[in-house]
Amino acid sequence: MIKILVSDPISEVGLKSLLDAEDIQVDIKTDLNSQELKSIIGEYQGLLVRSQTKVTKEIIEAGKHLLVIGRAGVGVDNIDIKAATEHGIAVINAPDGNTISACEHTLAMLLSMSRWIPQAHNDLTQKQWNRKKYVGVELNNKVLGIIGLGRIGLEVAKRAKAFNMILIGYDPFTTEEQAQKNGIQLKSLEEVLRQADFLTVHTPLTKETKYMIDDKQFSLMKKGIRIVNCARGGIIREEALIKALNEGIVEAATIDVFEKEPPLDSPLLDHPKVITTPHLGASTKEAQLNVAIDVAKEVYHYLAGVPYKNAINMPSLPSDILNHLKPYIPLAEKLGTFISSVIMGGIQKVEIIYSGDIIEEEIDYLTRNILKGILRQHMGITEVNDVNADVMAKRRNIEVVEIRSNKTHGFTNLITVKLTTNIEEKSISGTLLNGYGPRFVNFNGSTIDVIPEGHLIITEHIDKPGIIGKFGTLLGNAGINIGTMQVGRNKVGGTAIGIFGVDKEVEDHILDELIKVENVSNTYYVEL
Ligand SMILES: NC(=O)C1=CN([C@@H]2O[C@H](COP(=O)(O)OP(=O)(O)OC[C@H]3O[C@@H](n4cnc5c(N)ncnc54)[C@H](O)[C@@H]3O)[C@@H](O)[C@H]2O)C=CC1
Ligand SMILES: O=C(O)C(=O)COP(=O)(O)O
Repeated sequence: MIKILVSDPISEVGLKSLLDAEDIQVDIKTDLNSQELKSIIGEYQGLLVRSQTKVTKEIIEAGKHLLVIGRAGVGVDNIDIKAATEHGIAVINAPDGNTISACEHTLAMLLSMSRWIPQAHNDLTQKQWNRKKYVGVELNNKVLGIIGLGRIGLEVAKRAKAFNMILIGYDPFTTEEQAQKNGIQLKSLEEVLRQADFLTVHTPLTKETKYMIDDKQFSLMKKGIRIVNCARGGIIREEALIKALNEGIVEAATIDVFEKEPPLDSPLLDHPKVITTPHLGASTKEAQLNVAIDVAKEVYHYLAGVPYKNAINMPSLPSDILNHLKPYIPLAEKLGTFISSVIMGGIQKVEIIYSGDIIEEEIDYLTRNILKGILRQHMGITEVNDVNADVMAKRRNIEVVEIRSNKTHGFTNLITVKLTTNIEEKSISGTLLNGYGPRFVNFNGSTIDVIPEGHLIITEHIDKPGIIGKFGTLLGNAGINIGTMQVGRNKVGGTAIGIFGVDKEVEDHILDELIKVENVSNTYYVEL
């Protein structure tokens, strides 16, 4: 009997397919604290959540029998995907079912904010008839800036058009043509910030989007801008928002999502110009039914070994082919992650050369994993999975070339990924050493031998005496221990690379210090 735990409130009608399945037992326990969850999760093969349950590494490690985590909704920032992947647990979401509800909530927030409706209502409940205090503004002819033109952003655009708003947007992963088709002028982030009368954000929370609206961005905005966040807390830095409200840059803000939830000690809750809701974007009967049906179906399919489509982190191939390919999959994704982390510019072409015994395999599937690694660096993990990675690359006009070659360079199998951007071209090669796992063996023509895991600092520098020593001193002073080190060069005194495996996360300011060392041209940090 398969046991599934539902730890957040999810529509039971929507879960019917799981509840009715004879071989599945579903336990619904929606008031567990993290300790209680940790103590019982070991009994379950499946866990179904919304945004409330924090599925941390600790919970995942305690889930000794977990096979799948289902997220009845879009955002998976409450789930430690890396830990789930390491433990072979599929994370599956339901990204389509709550789009309209989140979009309508955004519109509700926009309208409430433009006319101060909650504030006026509150005054009236106190028997105060304040007609002069609450003079609003029209949406008509105002510029709406939309950051993130995905499912929700585009639905918001459609409805805002009906209010005769002028639509501008920023999304580095969409095309001008696609934006125009939806009546949106695609602009740079800075242009959107400078021109918007109203601003709404609809991106996932990723390394790139965390605090993408901070003090500097507020300083670019038109005085009197009105702001909505129904996406994720942390895209807008709350402290900076409060400051901008107090300085009069921001006239009003409506916030559904918070950096910490519940945000009971947040000053946003008491600010007279802020309207808040407790993460209600997806809280409609329709959305909850939709996401529950979708996630139940997907999780059931996953457990039954039949095809499913919304896996965030796991392959969806028949098990016999999958077993064959399994050892190559982490290598493929890591090659993609690595190369896209150490290159500058917009990606134009990905060339993948397979050689050795690997050419007999379903390389198309490995290509998708390489593309997934590349694209996830830019688009966030909810957007790209191994099922859709090639479609996403095509959509972004990235040319993908697969080559089967008989040049093995002495390895039994070898995968080389060459990435071309509008600025430069770089390559990385990796192999699977029988019994020893993946290795990176060549970077930009220099031979290396790197175990692709953990925290890696990569440097590009001139091959001169003393540079490596300076790196060591700088890292040592920052309390960062170097565990492994590889240096390579094209010729004596020529261009050289360094790959340092370090024992902890490296902050940006350390990379800034390293690049100041004489004869160093670039530094990068990758977590694999
Ligand atoms: N408040 C709530 O209850 C709900 C919140 N959400 C949240 O709304 C957000 C959007 O959801 P969807 O539209 O379904 O996702 P989506 O994946 O369809 O769209 C996200 C868009 O953001 C873009 N993007 C990624 N990085 C970016 C960057 N650095 N700058 C600008 N754009 C970037 C992507 O290209 C994509 O077009 C997610 O954070 C999701 O978790 C979703 C549903 C309900
Ligand atoms: O789907 C999402 O990303 C949401 O934010 C909805 O969250 P919820 O399921 O209402 O906790």
